[in-house]
Amino acid sequence: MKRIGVFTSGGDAPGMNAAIRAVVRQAAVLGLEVVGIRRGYAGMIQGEFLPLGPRDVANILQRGGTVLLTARSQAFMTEEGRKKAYENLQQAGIEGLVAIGGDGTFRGAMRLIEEFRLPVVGVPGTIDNDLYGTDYTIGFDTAVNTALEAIDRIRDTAASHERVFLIEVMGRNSGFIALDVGIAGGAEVIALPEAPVDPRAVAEVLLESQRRGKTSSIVVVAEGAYPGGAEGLLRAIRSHAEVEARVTVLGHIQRGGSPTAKDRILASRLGAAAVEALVGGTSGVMVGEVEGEVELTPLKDAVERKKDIQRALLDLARVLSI
Ligand SMILES: Nc1ncnc2c1ncn2[C@@H]1O[C@H](COP(=O)(O)OP(=O)(O)O)[C@@H](O)[C@H]1O
Ligand SMILES: O=P(O)(O)OC[C@H]1O[C@](O)(COP(=O)(O)O)[C@@H](O)[C@@H]1O
Ligand SMILES: [Mg+2]
Repeated sequence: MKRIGVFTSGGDAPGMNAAIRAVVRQAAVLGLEVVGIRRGYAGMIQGEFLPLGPRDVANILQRGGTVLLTARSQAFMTEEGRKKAYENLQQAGIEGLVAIGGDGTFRGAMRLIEEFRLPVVGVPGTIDNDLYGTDYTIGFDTAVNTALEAIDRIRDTAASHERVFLIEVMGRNSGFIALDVGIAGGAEVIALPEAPVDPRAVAEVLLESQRRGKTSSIVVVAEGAYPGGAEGLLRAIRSHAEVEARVTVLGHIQRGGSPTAKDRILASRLGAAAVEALVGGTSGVMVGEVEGEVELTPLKDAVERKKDIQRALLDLARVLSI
């Protein structure tokens, strides 16, 4: 293998740049050329390629977002789109790919492998942490810390006004962010897609907390935990009890910002490991970190197998919010 491509795709995540840098520099050490593909699969179809050498990835380690840009591509979902993408890759002499993204990105990668026998190795880049085969995905730690900082600020005003706040964090299908910020932020209630709450029970918890002398409460809601998110949940709670409450949707601030040390280290390690795997003749796997060690997991398992949340943490949150 002489030349490989690297791209980022799906939702951006802090640490993606650190992964790109690691791919480019590890490849250079191994004597490989790297081509950066802009805008994920969309750019693959459009032929948006640029050569990347070690100096081209200077000063990006600490930056959020992705310098290669990212996209969601409908065209790549079609056979015709993927054929065009493959032809462009062939023309550019790209013999293997490092795909940095989430479950959707890996489903696309599996298609390239099946349909064109093109080697691809995946790097888990998503704030959602919803991939099997790695304890953490790149971007998760930063997103959790960003959300936590916001929750601490909200706690100040909630306590001063003796109010309930429902805070919506990202995660349409996944509650990892909500669970971690809920524990670290001392939430009274945590609502996850994996463990939906009953609005009547939440109303009861809030009233009971008041009876025990609490003047403010925080309810952390993953966006996919209840129809209509935190707003929807508050409406439902209000049909059972009168509560003085406000809603804050943290939204895309959780996806931006400079990656934490943890995310930079994870991204650096996994970016380099992906190149080593690809050069070693491995394809169709995701590189992940499990209990401190780099592990390879088939892409199929990474997207299809479910990494469950630690349910014991939900019980802990209940105990500690007494
Ligand atoms: N089943 C699939 N077949 C082909 N391409 C796919 C498939 N699923 C997703 N993709 C491609 O991957 C892109 C990124 O997926 P998406 O789910 O948006 O983000 P993420 O990778 O962060 O989960 C999609 O826009 C699409 O182009
Ligand atoms: O930016 P968009 O298109 O509104 O998507 C929001 C979704 O993207 C995420 O931030 C990240 O998800 P992916 O990494 O799978 O793309 C989710 O938490 C959120 O539900
Ligand atoms: Mg996804």
